[in-house]
Amino acid sequence: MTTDTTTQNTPDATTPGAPVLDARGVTMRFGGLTAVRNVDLTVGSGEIVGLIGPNGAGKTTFFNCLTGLYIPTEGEVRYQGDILPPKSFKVTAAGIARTFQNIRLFANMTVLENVLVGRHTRTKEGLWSALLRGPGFHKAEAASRARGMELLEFVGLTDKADHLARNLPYGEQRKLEIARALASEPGLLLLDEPTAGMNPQETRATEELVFAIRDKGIAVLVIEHDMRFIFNLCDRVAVLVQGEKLVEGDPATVQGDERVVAAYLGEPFENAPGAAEVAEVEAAEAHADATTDAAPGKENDR
Ligand SMILES: Nc1ncnc2c1ncn2[C@@H]1O[C@H](COP(=O)(O)OP(=O)(O)OP(=O)(O)O)[C@@H](O)[C@H]1O
Repeated sequence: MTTDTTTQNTPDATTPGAPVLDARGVTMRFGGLTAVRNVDLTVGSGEIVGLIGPNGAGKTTFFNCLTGLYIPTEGEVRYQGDILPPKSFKVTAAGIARTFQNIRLFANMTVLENVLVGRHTRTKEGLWSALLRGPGFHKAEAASRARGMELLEFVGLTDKADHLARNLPYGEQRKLEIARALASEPGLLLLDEPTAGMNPQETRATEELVFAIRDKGIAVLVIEHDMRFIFNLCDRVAVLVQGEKLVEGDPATVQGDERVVAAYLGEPFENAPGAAEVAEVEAAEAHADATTDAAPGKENDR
């Protein structure tokens, strides 16, 4: 994969629908195992896109390829037209933030301190300023704390700012992870199973939170196993099966696609028919039905 940060003549990423994320031909191999194979995916500005698929389908691996944790074996990923740098902190600085499937908070730091950690890519005060604690440092620190409190208010954790992260209930820890990700002021937020382990009320609140994030102009790509959550939330859904993108479309199209149901029930992907083959089989069946119906003496067979 190319790792230079080069600028392409792409549409203005602030235009509604302009690609914020453009992943092309992403393949990730671990030795003999191809976890992600030739996946294309775009996320437009103002969009919420869902990534679903059975366990082991390659969703998290694909996320890791988007965030610099893995360098794809093949393919390239562009954020606002620029090829992503190969280090996760540079990807965050470029404008992509993420949460993790397994919550990764600093358990013994306060809620506010966790958010402030998320701001480090956006603070310009250097080491000397921090050590000398000059006026520039204090000003920057006050601004960071103010922004941190704003984000806690946004996710509904204002009154927990001074609590230790480890003392928060599970649902609030997930909210804090989102606040920390937002602290890097991203243009694209990647959420890996944000409702895992939540009760229905918490899931509903998370749905509202993701809409509010989108309304702030941040594009969202979300992995989730909760189908109701995904189909309520997303403008577009892509389905990964055995590392390959099987189907992509609006929620109604994806929900109604028999291949998606089959994939979740465990039918092997290699044998899954393509759309053209399905159409051909359906046409042949319709023709056979018409012929049978027309045959004398067959009316009462069904
Ligand atoms: N670092 C790694 N080394 C080797 N194999 C890996 C590595 N990471 C993932 N895999 C394998 O790649 C495949 C895809 O895993 P991945 O975690 O991306 O799937 P997933 O769709 O996120 O699954 P889940 O929904 O269960 O989280 C699996 O077979 C997994 O065992």
